[in-house]
Amino acid sequence: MPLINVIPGEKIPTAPLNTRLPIWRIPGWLLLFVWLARGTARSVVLTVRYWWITGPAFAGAWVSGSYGWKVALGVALVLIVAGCTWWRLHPSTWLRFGWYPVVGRVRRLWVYRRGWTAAMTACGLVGVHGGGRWVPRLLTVRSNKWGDRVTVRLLPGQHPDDWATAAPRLAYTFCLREARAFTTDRPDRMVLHFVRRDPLAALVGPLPVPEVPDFAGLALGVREDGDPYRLRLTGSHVLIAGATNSGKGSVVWSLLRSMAAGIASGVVEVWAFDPKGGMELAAGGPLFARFAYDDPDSMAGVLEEAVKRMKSRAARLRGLTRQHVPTADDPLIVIVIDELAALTAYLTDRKVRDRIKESLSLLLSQGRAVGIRVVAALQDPRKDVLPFRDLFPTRIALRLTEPEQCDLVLGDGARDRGALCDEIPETMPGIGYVVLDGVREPVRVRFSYLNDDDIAELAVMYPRPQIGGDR
Ligand SMILES: Nc1ncnc2c1ncn2[C@@H]1O[C@H](COP(=O)(O)OP(=O)(O)OP(=O)(O)O)[C@@H](O)[C@H]1O
Repeated sequence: MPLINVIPGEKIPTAPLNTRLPIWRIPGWLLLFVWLARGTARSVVLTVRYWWITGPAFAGAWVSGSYGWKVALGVALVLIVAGCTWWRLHPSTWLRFGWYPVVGRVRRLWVYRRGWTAAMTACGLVGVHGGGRWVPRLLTVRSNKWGDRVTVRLLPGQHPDDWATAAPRLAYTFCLREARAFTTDRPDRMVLHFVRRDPLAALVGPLPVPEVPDFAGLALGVREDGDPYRLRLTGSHVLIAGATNSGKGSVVWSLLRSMAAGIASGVVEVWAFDPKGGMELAAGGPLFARFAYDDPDSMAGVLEEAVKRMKSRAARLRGLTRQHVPTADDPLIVIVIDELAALTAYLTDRKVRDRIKESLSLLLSQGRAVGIRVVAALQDPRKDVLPFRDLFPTRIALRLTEPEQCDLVLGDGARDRGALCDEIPETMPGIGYVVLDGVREPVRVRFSYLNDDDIAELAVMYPRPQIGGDR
């Protein structure tokens, strides 16, 4: 094993048989000995590496040899019946600890390991060093209902972007339609998510309403790996960008639903602005402490009221705490704006527009510490439409019309890292990309969908408390 110039990969043999003439004459018995030693070592390595095949095979052979084939068959049947019972009684643990580990191992061997060198070569992920060619090492394959997570070790000189670019081609190489590359907490490893079945293909219905909303993780939908998507509202404003009919409404309603118990208990106060005449949000009227939808002048007035409240709260909390904690007496104020550009860009009355812009800038820049959050939806994310886009720490990009808009919403390079918002089909509303804390690559998400009946039910079951007034 070399101690210098170590390449953490597998060397591709130059030829299956070495046909060069040897410089020294090697006696036949020595050659035979070397081949035998190599063969034995390789067999031991393979036996240990594929213990999940060799173990049961040896055990079966031993039982059959010692007690006869009928006993071996009986033991196999008992094991099968035990597996089926486990599956029937507790399917989730059976799938997690019994079935998917086997699927992962079989797919590692049969799908990925078999075609690995060819796939790496064809997709340009092979490294060259000292006249030899090296392929990245395939470490583990973990499978679940939706796909495979393949962990690989990077070769020297490789960058995560190389894998992000190659991922779509790798997917087709392994006979799948979609793959995305994600960095891990170790800089020398990447995880490739190969999608076998899209968990986002089916509509996600309304999610359960938590009794106490967890502002650090409000469940709004499902992620591409099948886990729930949780939005962190603590200390963050949220921007939702998407073309018309992309499902911006479903993000807003999913968020309202996840906070509904807080609205009913008075811990959350929602101020809703619907500049499109109240069409989108009117059904949730009983949930809102303020609902402005008619003329821009009154909306500017309500925003100024929010600024006043923010300033008085800041004066009250100054020196006492650095972060507001919502209570029924001092609630979290969530300002929901459907179509932000209607307030900031498309308004013809310049005076009102300037008042609105000023209030919004103040709320966005100073509201987070004192428990005021802005959640705004936007159709056109171009720079001139939204001057204060950078004041929204959390951004959600649904279907967008142009590739450049993905970077405008999620940040530079987001599209190269996999946020293909412009490729989301129109037939899949409610799907978008988000950037999760500590994850470099944007993650695909489908938000839950509330139909008109669900919204009406929500408004009836979780109305805001009737006591109140400015606090
Ligand atoms: N999460 C979702 N899952 C499935 N279907 C959805 C989802 N969200 C929205 N839809 C469908 O897409 C349609 C448009 O959704 P929505 O009104 O929320 O889009 P929008 O982006 O707010 O549009 P606009 O900008 O015109 O207001 C809805 O009528 C609904 O049929």
